[in-house]
Amino acid sequence: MTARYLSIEQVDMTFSRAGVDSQVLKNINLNVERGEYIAIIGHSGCGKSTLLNIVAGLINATSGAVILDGKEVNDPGPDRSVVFQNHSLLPWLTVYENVALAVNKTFARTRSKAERHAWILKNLEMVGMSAALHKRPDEISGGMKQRVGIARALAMEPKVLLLDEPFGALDALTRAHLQEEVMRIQEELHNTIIMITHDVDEAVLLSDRIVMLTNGPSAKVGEILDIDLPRPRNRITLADDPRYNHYRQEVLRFLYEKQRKVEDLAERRRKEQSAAALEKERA
Ligand SMILES: Nc1ncnc2c1ncn2[C@@H]1O[C@H](COP(=O)(O)OP(=O)(O)OP(=O)(O)O)[C@@H](O)[C@H]1O
Repeated sequence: MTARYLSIEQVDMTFSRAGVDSQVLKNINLNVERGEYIAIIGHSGCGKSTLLNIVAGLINATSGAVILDGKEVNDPGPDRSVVFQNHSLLPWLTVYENVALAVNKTFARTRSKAERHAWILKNLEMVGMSAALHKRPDEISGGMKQRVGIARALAMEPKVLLLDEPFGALDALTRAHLQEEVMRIQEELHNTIIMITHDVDEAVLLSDRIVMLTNGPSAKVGEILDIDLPRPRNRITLADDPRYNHYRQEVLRFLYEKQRKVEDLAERRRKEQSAAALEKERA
């Protein structure tokens, strides 16, 4: 039986603006095992970030629940760290100080000063940032900033790491390097990760399962694809692996055939309804 480390149960999300309700998510159910790497993919605006923000506790679902390790999530907490597409480092602090801020807050009572110092260095070393400890964010590249963001998130030892398009703003080469880093770190630490991405290759390369959301409004989990590829994974070898290409095709088919068809059908229905209404008016 699958362990339910994190469960998203019947989550609905409706936003109200100027008295108008719009349902973004409808009846989202997902169980995530400890140590699993989940990618969430779906067309722009379908509600991926909304779902991640609910898991992070940054917003509360209209109905349903998120249970993490037996506790209901209602607000943000150190057991969930988030890395966003654009780094959220404090510009006046150095690389070291940015990580220290989180570590000192999280472990103020449980670890000595020396232990915290060693822990900050270890996490920055893990992402290859040991040489830039005293630089400020405006003195390092975009990829380096994301590395620091990842180090800061990991240093909090979260139960689940939430990545909202963490490599989305990076060039292809830096992106590939960071994907490798995350794979290596996950191999070592067995973190539970939920990552939003628009990149089909990234989803297949990194994850154990890909959760595909249908188009909004009222997005649902359309399909879940198990990625049964051995680890460690190598992007060059996988390029010729028929299973890798099969998984890619499955996701592409979902996004560009199945979801497109739903869109077309909805559009056709809308047109038919307005034509019928016009007809009725004329009669
Ligand atoms: N706080 C809010 N108030 C009202 N509407 C919101 C709010 N947050 C998100 N939305 C709406 O919810 C829908 C889903 O947004 P969300 O950012 O979750 O989508 P997404 O799939 O992450 O998009 P993208 O891939 O483009 O980042 C959008 O229509 C958005 O306008």
